[in-house]
Amino acid sequence: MEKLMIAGGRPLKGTVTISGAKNSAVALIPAAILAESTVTLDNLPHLSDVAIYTEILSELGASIEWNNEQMIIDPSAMKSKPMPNGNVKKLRASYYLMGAMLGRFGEAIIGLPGGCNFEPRPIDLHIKGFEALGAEISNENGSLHIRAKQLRGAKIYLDMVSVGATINIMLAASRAKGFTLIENAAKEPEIIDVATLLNSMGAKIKGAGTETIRIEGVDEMHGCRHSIIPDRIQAGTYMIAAAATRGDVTVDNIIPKHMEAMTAKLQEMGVEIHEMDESIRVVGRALYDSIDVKALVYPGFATDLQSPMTSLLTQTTGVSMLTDLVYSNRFKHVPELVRMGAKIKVEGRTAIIEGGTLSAAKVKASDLRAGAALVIAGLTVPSDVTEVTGVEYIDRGYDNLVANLTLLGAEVWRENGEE
Ligand SMILES: CC(=O)N[C@H]1[C@@H](OP(=O)(O)OP(=O)(O)OC[C@H]2O[C@@H](n3ccc(=O)[nH]c3=O)[C@H](O)[C@@H]2O)O[C@H](CO)[C@@H](O)[C@@H]1O
Ligand SMILES: C=C(OP(=O)(O)O)C(=O)O
Repeated sequence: MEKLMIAGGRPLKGTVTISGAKNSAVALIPAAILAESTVTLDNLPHLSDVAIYTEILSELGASIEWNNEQMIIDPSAMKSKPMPNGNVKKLRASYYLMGAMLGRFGEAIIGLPGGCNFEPRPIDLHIKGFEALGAEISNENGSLHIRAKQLRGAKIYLDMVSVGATINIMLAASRAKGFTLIENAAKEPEIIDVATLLNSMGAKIKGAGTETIRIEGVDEMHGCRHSIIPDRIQAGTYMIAAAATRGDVTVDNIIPKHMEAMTAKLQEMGVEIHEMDESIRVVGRALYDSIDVKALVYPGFATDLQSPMTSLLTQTTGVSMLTDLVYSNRFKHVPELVRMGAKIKVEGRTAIIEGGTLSAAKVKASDLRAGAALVIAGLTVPSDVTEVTGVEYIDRGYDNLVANLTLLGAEVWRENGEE
């Protein structure tokens, strides 16, 4: 069982370069299934989710070359094959196989997705979307059988704003006959990234990034080359870590516009922010004001940064309220932070966080962003070592975390511990 060891108390200083976005990569890789020829993805992050997706596509017959930040996917020899278990259960975003396989082969037989299950995460909106496009769906022995002789464009209103459902419907509808309208679509930058790739592959998608997306189905899609957008969640995590350690960090290779909700909240606390074209410099200070934060769909404050933000809010001089309006119970990091001395109560969807100091402890990451929160908490604790287990979750979403933090002056290392 691997552990992350953190001897904190050092202000982070220097520049960190952000990799491509996980939540784009895990949609762009399966999107390549829809092409008849080679898709090249640049700026690909090195993450376990990406490695697992690569294995899944290989199992389905794709040929894949992955060198550094570039992946070349040749999907031409792919075949439809049932995927009830195995790798599809290891990541949440395996649900994108449904839309992509349905679009290319008219069927997908696939187990329900795995990944970070901090609370029940239904996929009913994905299913409703496929049904609206004419698919027939049954659940047989825990696998979804999704089939359509001919997908047909449809008008689809999403009852909730869902990133996954929006992308999954875009994937399938790109190859449907006729016109699809998605209303109440998610507006996250990753949606635009996927639409950009699909359009380069020959799809006809308009309106991605707004709440109304229009898709004219096409009969054929082809290969292309595409560069993945920067990971705004990794970027936000380093911004928070810089502030929490009272450091001075330039977060580079990002799109500052994607970080607006984050920068606004940091400024409200008293963190100094300097925005450049492709980077943001974060300068911490000794005392921070308490603030209230609501995690919302984009362009609101990202729920994926809610857990890391909880750790920063333990560093203020007052009481902060952090409410998650996307997930009702994404607070598995809280008992672990309490173990480190944090004064946090959860009431409904809100964590009430009283500022104070933290102390080192042995803590467990139970999901990806809970892990990031615990690492940040550990970085604030001087003169003792915090041990974080559950490293496999952190590896889902942070490219080169130990190397990056070390470069910024942190004392962080991996250790193999007892089971
Ligand atoms: C791979 C990926 O991109 N993951 C991101 C994606 O997850 P994911 O796409 O799974 O999240 P959604 O945007 O779909 O979820 C938003 C909310 O809608 C609910 N819901 C969603 C679908 C559905 O069919 N039924 C339903 O009730 C969810 O339980 C949640 O409360 O967006 C989330 C919200 O920004 C992020 O936390 C995840 O990092
Ligand atoms: C919840 C997350 O990812 P996923 O949807 O892939 O589990 C995340 O990135 O914080």
